[in-house]
Amino acid sequence: MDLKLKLQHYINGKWVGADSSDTRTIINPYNQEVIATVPEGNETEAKEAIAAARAAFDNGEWAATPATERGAILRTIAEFIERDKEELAYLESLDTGKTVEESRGDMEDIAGVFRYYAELADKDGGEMIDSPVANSISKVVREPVGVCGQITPWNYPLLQASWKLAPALATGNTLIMKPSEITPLTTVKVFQLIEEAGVPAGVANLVLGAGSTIGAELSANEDVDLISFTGGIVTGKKIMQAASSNVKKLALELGGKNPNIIFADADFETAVDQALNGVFFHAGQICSAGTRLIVEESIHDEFVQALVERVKKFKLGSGFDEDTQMGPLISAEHLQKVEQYVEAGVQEGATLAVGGKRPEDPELQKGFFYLPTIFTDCTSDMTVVQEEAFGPIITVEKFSTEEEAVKISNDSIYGLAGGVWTNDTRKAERCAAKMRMGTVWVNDFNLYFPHAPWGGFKQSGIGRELGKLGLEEYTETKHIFQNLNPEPINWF
Ligand SMILES: NC(=O)c1ccc[n+]([C@@H]2O[C@H](COP(=O)([O-])OP(=O)(O)OC[C@H]3O[C@@H](n4cnc5c(N)ncnc54)[C@H](O)[C@@H]3O)[C@@H](O)[C@H]2O)c1
Ligand SMILES: C[N+](C)(C)CC=O
Repeated sequence: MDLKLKLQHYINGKWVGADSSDTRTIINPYNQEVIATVPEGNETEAKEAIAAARAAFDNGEWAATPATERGAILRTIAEFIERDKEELAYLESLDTGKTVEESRGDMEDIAGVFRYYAELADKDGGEMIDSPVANSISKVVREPVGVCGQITPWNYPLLQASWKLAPALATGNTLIMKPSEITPLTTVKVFQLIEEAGVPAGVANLVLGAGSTIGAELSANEDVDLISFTGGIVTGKKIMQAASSNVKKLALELGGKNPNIIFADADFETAVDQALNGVFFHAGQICSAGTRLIVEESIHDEFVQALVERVKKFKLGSGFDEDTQMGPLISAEHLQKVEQYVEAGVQEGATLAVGGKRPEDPELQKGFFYLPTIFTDCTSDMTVVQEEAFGPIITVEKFSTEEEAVKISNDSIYGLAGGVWTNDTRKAERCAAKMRMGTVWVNDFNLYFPHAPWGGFKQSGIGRELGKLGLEEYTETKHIFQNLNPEPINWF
C-alpha cells in the first residue's frame, strides 16, 4: 500500500531511518492487513532527538521568535491540515478502525486546536504587580519550559498529539513527540506539515517506537524539562516515577470510568440516544466514555429496554462503509482484555442484557470486533464497574435519591468526566457541584472543544490540556522585580 508518507523519524529537521534494522508492521484492525512498515527506534534515536531539541531550545531562537510569527506558523499548520483533511482522515481510520466520518470530525477539531493556540500565542503580555516597594517595577512574565517530551495513545492519535504540539510550539518550547507505536501514521503526516510550515530544525522532533524504550528514555532523561503524557494509569505511574530524575514538570491525562446519571425527569429519548453515543462511539475506546450508567429506579427497566432494542440494530463493519456505526477494537490483545472484563462481570453477578461476545457475521471475522454489551444489576464493587475496560461495555446501576446517584458517581479512583440528565436546572447544578470530575456535562455527553480545559480529578491525571490552562502548562512563571532607586541596607 503506497501511503505517500515519509515513514521515518524526524530529528533535527531531517527524516531518518532507524539506527538498527528493526521495523514494526502497522496493522489494519478491520482485517489485520499490513498497512505500513515503520522503523522501530529505541533509546539511541530518543537521545538524538533529545539532543536536537535541547540544542534548539538552548540557542534561544525559537523562544525569541516573535509570538505573532509562531502564531502564524500554527495557523499555516491548521490550513495544511484542512487542505489534507481527507488524506489524514483516511490514514486515521486505516490505523484505528474508527469510521472515516468520525476521523473527518477529528481533523476539523485538530485544525481548530492549532488555530486556537495560534490566536493565543501573542496574547500574553505578562502582568504588572502593584509592588509594595516604592520606586520599583514588579512584573510577572511567562517563559517556555524548555524541552518537552510528548507521549500519545492509539485511540485518538492525532487529536491527542495536537493538544500537545500546538500549545508547546505556541509558547516557544522545543519538543520530542512519541506517538503510540500502534497508530503512528497521522502523526508522521503532521510532522511533514510542520516541516512544510517552516518550523525550524530541531524544534519539533518525532521518534517512532515502543514506550518501554523511547517513552521511558523521554521520561527519565535529564535534558527533558517537561513530560506530557496521555495514556493508561499504569504507564502514567511509571512515567511519574521516571520523571522524578530531574523533577520534570509533569502533565498526565489518564483513564476514566465515567458516570452518566439519568434522572426520571430527563428527556427520555435524548438521554437514551446520548447514553448509547457516550459509550459506543469508537467502540467504547474513549477515555471519557460514559460506561457507568446510573439510572433512576422509576425509569430503569424502560430505559434499559430502550437501550437494548437500539443496540441490537447497531451496524458493525469497516470504518470506510457509509452505514457502519461501530468499528473494531484496536488489537487482538485489547479484544482479549475486553472479553476478560465481560467474563468478570458475569462471574461477579451482573446480568448480561445484550452482547457479551464476538459477532458471528462472517464478514467481521478477520477484524477485532466485539458486540456492544450491556450489563444490568451492577453494583459499584464489581470489577467491570470499577476498572477501565476501554471497550463497548455499559454497566447499569440503579438509584432512588439524588444523594445516592452522586455518591455512586463518585465511587471510583478516576475523576475524568461525567454526565447528568435532568430537566431540573437546580438539581443539575447541585449534582455538578458535587461530582468529583474534571468535566461535568449537563444534558450532553463527550463534548470537548479547544476553549475549555480538559483533564482529570483523582487518578485521572495531573494538569489540564486545552483552553488557557493547556497553554500555561507549557510555561514557567517568572517574577521580575526591579528597584528603580537602589540604596544600601546598612545591616552588616
Ligand atoms: N485523559 C485523556 O484525555 C485520555 C485521552 C485518550 C486516552 N486516554 C487513556 O489512554 C489509555 C489508552 O491508551 P494506550 O493503551 O495507548 O495507553 P498506554 O499507556 O498503553 O500507552 C500510551 C503511550 O505510552 C507509551 N508507553 C508505554 N509504556 C511506557 C513507558 N514505560 N514509559 C513511557 N511511555 C510508555 C506507549 O508507547 C504509548 O505511546 C486509556 O487508559 C485511556 O483512558 C486518556
Ligand atoms: C479526550 N478525548 C475525549 C478526545 C479522547 C479520549 O479518549
